Amino acid sequence: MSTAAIIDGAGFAAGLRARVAEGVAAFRERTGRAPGLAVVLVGEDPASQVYVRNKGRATAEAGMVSIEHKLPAETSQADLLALVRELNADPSVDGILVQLPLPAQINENAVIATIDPDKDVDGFNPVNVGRLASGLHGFVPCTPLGCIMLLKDRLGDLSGLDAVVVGRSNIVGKPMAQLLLKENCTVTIAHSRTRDLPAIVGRADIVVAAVGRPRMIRGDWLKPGATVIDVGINRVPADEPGKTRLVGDVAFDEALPVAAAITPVPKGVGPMTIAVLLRNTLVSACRRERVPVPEGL
Ligand SMILES: Nc1nc2c(c(=O)[nH]1)N[C@@H](CN(C=O)c1ccc(C(=O)N[C@@H](CCC(=O)O)C(=O)O)cc1)CN2
Ligand SMILES: [Mg+2]
Repeated sequence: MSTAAIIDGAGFAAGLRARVAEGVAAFRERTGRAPGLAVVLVGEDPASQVYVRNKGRATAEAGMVSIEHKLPAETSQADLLALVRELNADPSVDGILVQLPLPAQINENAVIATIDPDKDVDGFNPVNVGRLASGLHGFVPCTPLGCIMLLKDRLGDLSGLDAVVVGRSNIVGKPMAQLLLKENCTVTIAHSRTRDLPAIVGRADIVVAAVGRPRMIRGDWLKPGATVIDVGINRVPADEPGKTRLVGDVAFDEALPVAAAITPVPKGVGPMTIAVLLRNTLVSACRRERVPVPEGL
């Protein structure tokens, strides 16, 4: 029985981070300054605290300036919008990221819409959403862009392949579908109301799972030889009492004998998110200073 190749997202991300660091060194040489990334965290969500810490560390390791703003959970929307406007106006800031989710009193859409589209390294601002849909230059959300990089590295040309994206979030599902379309895939977006999901998934050469439900996509749904990108990060009880472990949206063990290749969870798609964030920040700095974006990013 054949077994799927494991797509090494962590390894690919490390390579991308090294290329970004080289690009940053060249940028500093040319402009006399380092690219700056401002990260805003509101509240004390433990997972968000870890992600923000990791982003700050990775930014500094790439030779860029990390500017962290940590605001209390009860911060008002007006105060957060005022900070975003300050960062928009600050010439040393090339990228702005507001960590999601935000506390309930803050309207996420209002915050995202206030970020200068040309500093929106998350690619969530509606201007960048429109640019992606129209095939214009802009910023593309980090997780789906990371998925496309892994797919192209694995499969080369994606033209004509059947791709199914399970999940329709603004952060992953919708931009993922746009990116696959740009690569000339035939794209289906499936979601919680989709009828006969196993049959839809079963015709896909590429399956991107981004539903946030542990092991929802079963091995026997997959077309033999499919390439599976698992974006899910679900914490579930481990065998050992009191312990937890991470699983994806795909039943990994069941997929192994069917798929040609699959991303693991952890160390698959996850590490790509931060690597692409660094890449987008360097791209932003280059565009703002009107210097060429390094090749191979
Ligand atoms: N403003 C944003 N908010 C959020 C984003 C985002 O891209 N922009 N994405 C997620 C969280 N996220 C980064 O912010 C993120 C999630 C997961 C990982 C990652 O490396 N995961 C590891 C496992 C981590 C663990 O042990 O828990 C993996 O999959 O290997 C990085 C970044 C929501 N918010
Ligand atoms: Mg909210």
